[in-house]
Amino acid sequence: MIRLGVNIDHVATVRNARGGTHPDPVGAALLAAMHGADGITAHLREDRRHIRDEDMQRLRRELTVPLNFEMGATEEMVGMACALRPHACCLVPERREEVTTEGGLDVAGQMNDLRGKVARLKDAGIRVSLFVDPDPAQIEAAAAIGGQVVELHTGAYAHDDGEAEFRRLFAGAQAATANGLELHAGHGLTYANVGRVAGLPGLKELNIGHFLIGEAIFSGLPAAIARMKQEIATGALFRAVVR
Ligand SMILES: CC(=O)[C@@H](O)[C@H](O)COP(=O)(O)O
Ligand SMILES: NCC(=O)COP(=O)(O)O
Repeated sequence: MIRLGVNIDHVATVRNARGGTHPDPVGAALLAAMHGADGITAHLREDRRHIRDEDMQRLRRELTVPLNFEMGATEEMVGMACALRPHACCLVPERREEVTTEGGLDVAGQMNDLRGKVARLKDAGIRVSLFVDPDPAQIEAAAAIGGQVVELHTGAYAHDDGEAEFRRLFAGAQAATANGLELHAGHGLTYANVGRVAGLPGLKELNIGHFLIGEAIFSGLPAAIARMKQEIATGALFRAVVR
């Protein structure tokens, strides 16, 4: 079964809009876990625009499902992660001026720097994932520097919904398996577009946030998670049947 990691960043975005403590992203994470989330993802951005350091510490203390710490590949973040020891870290590219993560990490272009950081995270007992575009060269580089997982950036597919982007994801999925990497995917996924991604060969985990938190306004978080899990299961089953 494909695992669903619920990203709670945008609960913190709403909290931070008024500067208080409500809504609490850790409370949302606990609710999500109680209602079927297989893991929780939180992105501690360098500018702390949503998740904050104390949220990560509370998530680490209070969660009983795996915590996936998304972070830029900086010295500060690697140090924090090694101290926190979450289940997993996903290294993502970050630009302060971006609205959201616009593309995958350029692993091939910074292999020497990333190799050392990946090794330090692994030595701390953390499973290391690289958030990459579905580009075979980036996926091979992720394996070459010791990464254990690649998370394919599904943003281009989600925004275009085009056949060409889906084919790129498919080729990326094949490259991940060929390089011995566990395959995850995420970014911009919705009820409407998640099914095809769930059918990617070898897919083990999806990380979904913005849409789920938005839907929770209308249906509540438990119902949004249940519906997303149903769409994922249907997509995976369809793929298995037509294979
Ligand atoms: C890496 C990724 O795709 C998501 O975690 C995303 O970064 C959520 O946070 P933002 O909306 O701040 O980009
Ligand atoms: N890594 C992708 C993620 O955690 C969620 O992205 P989104 O659903 O908030 O776009």
